[in-house]
Amino acid sequence: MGARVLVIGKSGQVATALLERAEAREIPALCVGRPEVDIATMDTLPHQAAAFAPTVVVNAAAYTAVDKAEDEEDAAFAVNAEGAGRVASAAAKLGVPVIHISTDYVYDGAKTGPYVETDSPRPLGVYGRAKLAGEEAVAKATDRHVILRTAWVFSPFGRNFVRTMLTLAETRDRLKIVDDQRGSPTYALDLADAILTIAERIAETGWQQRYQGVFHAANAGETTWRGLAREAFAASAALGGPTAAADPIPTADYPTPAVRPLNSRLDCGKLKATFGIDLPDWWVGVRDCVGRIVAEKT
Ligand SMILES: NC(=O)C1=CN([C@@H]2O[C@H](COP(=O)(O)OP(=O)(O)OC[C@H]3O[C@@H](n4cnc5c(N)ncnc54)[C@H](OP(=O)(O)O)[C@@H]3O)[C@@H](O)[C@H]2O)C=CC1
Ligand SMILES: Cc1cn([C@H]2C[C@H](O)[C@@H](COP(=O)(O)OP(=O)(O)O[C@H]3O[C@@H](C)C(=O)[C@@H](O)[C@H]3O)O2)c(=O)[nH]c1=O
Repeated sequence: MGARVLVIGKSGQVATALLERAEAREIPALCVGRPEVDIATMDTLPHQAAAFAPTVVVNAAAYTAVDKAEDEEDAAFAVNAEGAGRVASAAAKLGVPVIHISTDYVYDGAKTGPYVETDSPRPLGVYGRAKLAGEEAVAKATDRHVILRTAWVFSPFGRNFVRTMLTLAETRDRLKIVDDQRGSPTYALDLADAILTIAERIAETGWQQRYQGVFHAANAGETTWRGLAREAFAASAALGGPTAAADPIPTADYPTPAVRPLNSRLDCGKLKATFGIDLPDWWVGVRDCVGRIVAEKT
């Protein structure tokens, strides 16, 4: 039997990317989300979701406003912790596994090298704490869970750092960008492909014990926020789109309500070993993403 993917989280970057890639790969996919399905309050998924007969549920819904979460702890936990648990329980009731998306912000950034899944999480802010609680709620709700920790997601859709940079460059010649936080930028379309490949694998082989647990899923390579901005500006300039100089600053010169990890690079070896998935280099995704954004603007 082929994969049939039920996506929770309608207009978000990852949900939008999943629908686009599922259509391209001819994998049946159905997306549900607000206002019909609010994971902070729902008891069960709507009849439409069960009628679709999914082989897997992907939870791409989350409270993602990292700074705002510092003032809205209850709201962040209602979605990212309890909501994640509700989605996993709903998947279990449908008798299918759940693929849940989590974050690099579960780590404190104190490690010198890239993080592996066995490293201890220690989130620095409310968003990361809520996401970590969500991972725990998912694991408690069903054994049949794949938790994908991804990072620094960008896409042509919604709110993300690359789009913010290109928008700011329309009115500014120079921007100050932090250059001492290192991470693994991830193109939502590449992440979507990885998720769909996992869904197909589960459909082909049936659920296997080794699929259970936490996996890192990010594009290959690493950079800083400034490095990401510079790549986006270079790609945009080459296409005649908005561009700006990116001046390096330390985190201390860009104070934010939430503390972010200085290092959240993710080693994705376990994903490769278990599912045979290797995400491409992050800058390849930046070029595709910027191409699409510039084409939209012109
Ligand atoms: N963005 C990033 O850089 C990263 C994201 N992640 C994780 O990846 C996943 C996808 O993130 P991304 O697509 O970027 O996020 P977005 O912010 O683009 O989208 C989040 C989606 O969640 C939906 N949502 C929020 N609250 C609820 C709710 N109570 N009930 C139902 N839906 C809700 C939003 O709906 P609405 O449109 O109605 O607001 C929106 O569609 C999340 O789990 C996130 O934590 C991990 C690492 C990095
Ligand atoms: C706009 C801007 C930001 N920055 C810095 C602030 C911050 O340290 C860094 C990133 O800022 P943002 O607020 O755009 O990104 P942020 O919301 O922290 O992104 C995070 O989102 C959540 C959902 C995740 O799970 C993480 O993986 C990560 O992608 O860039 C600058 O230095 N200059 C600027 O002009």
